[in-house]
Amino acid sequence: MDINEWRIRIDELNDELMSLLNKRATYAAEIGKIKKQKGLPVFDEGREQSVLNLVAEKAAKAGGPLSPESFQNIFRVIMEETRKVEE
Ligand SMILES: C=C(O[C@@H]1C=C(C(=O)O)C=C[C@H]1O)C(=O)O
Repeated sequence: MDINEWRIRIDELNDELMSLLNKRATYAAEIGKIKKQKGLPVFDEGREQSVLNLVAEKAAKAGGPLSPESFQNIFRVIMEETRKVEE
């Protein structure tokens, strides 16, 4: 395959990733409503740490090419942006 064909595949995956991230954010928005009702803060450090631990564990098992650290970096940003949806 040439570069353009690979890029078309990447664009398709980007669409899927965006759709999944929006779905994830929709669930987080529901969690945000419950937190508001209960007077809980949006940011839950313990939960975020456990997401990061789980992600690293699964990434290590998957064996790459993205490293556990890379996945943790990606999920840190995802969670930071997700919190904005909950505000
Ligand atoms: C979605 C939640 O709210 C925040 C966002 C999280 C996430 O995107 O996974 C995790 C913890 C919270 O800081 C949650 O509490 O589960």
